[in-house]
Amino acid sequence: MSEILDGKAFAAEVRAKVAEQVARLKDAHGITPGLAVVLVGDDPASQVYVRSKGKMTKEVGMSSFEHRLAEDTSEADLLALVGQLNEDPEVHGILVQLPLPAHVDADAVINAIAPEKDVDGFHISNVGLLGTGQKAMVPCTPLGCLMMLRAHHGSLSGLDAVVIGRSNIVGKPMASLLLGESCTVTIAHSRTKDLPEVVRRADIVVAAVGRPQMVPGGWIKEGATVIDVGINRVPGEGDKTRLVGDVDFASAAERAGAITPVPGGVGPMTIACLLANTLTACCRASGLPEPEGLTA
Ligand SMILES: Nc1nc(=O)c2c([nH]1)NC[C@@H]1CN(c3ccc(C(=O)N[C@@H](CCC(=O)O)C(=O)O)cc3)C=[N+]21
Repeated sequence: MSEILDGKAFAAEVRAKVAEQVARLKDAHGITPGLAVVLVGDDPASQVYVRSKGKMTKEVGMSSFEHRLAEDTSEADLLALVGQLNEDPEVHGILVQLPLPAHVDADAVINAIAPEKDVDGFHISNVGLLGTGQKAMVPCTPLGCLMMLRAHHGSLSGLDAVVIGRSNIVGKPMASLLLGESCTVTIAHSRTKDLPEVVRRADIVVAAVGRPQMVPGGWIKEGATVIDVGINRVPGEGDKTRLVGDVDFASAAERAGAITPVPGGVGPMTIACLLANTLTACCRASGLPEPEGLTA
């Protein structure tokens, strides 16, 4: 049986570290880090999620600014709001909740965010900085995965890592980070030939495709570390639903050396890293040293 990598507990530790440094910033410099979250439309899942981000932001002692806009908000109005947040000295981090409605060009909105306030790490400048190994804002989900991998392995140097999924939000930045740790990195996707064989070689498997339980335990090398990024809602008992990952947890846990559960794995780490990035952005904006252990 494998070790369960408890993302919920790990995320609580990260948030405690963030809270400690936020308190120190206030005491020593009179600075309060601030995070602005922009939500367009009234998708119930996004509402719940944005509310929980706001709650955790306040819990670590940061200022939380929420902007809820109507579904039919124009791209021009959204760009104007982003421009205003870019100029606001109390706002150190800006997150525009994705997906945006179809009539808005999401890339245009994201690239309008000041790169140093882009706590999602989605701006092309941050993508370029990460890709070239320079100091960037690193996307929250891959950063959370990296923190768990480092905590479990220490050095990742020379390990074979397979990232399943090539999204800009998880797969590609995850691959950049693993390469930065000197892993041998393979990015697999829907057109990959013989995915089971590719996964069987891996010391580290990061599954980020959004297909419920698509990775069976039989593909996992004995002792490998499995990071499951998928959060898929599927029918459960009766008329209930339940959350499952991209990995079949029960069978994978029999072979893996360590594995993240869903829920309670990568998800909570994503939010903790959003707070860590906001703290980092605030320190950089204020010319103060970066928080230790909370960046890539
Ligand atoms: N600009 C932007 N940045 C994001 O980071 C972003 C986004 N847009 N849009 C939506 C997705 C989704 N996302 C999640 C983060 C944590 C959990 C999480 O904590 N999940 C819990 C379970 C929550 C539940 O019970 O439903 C867990 O895995 O344990 C889920 C989903 C961030 N997103």
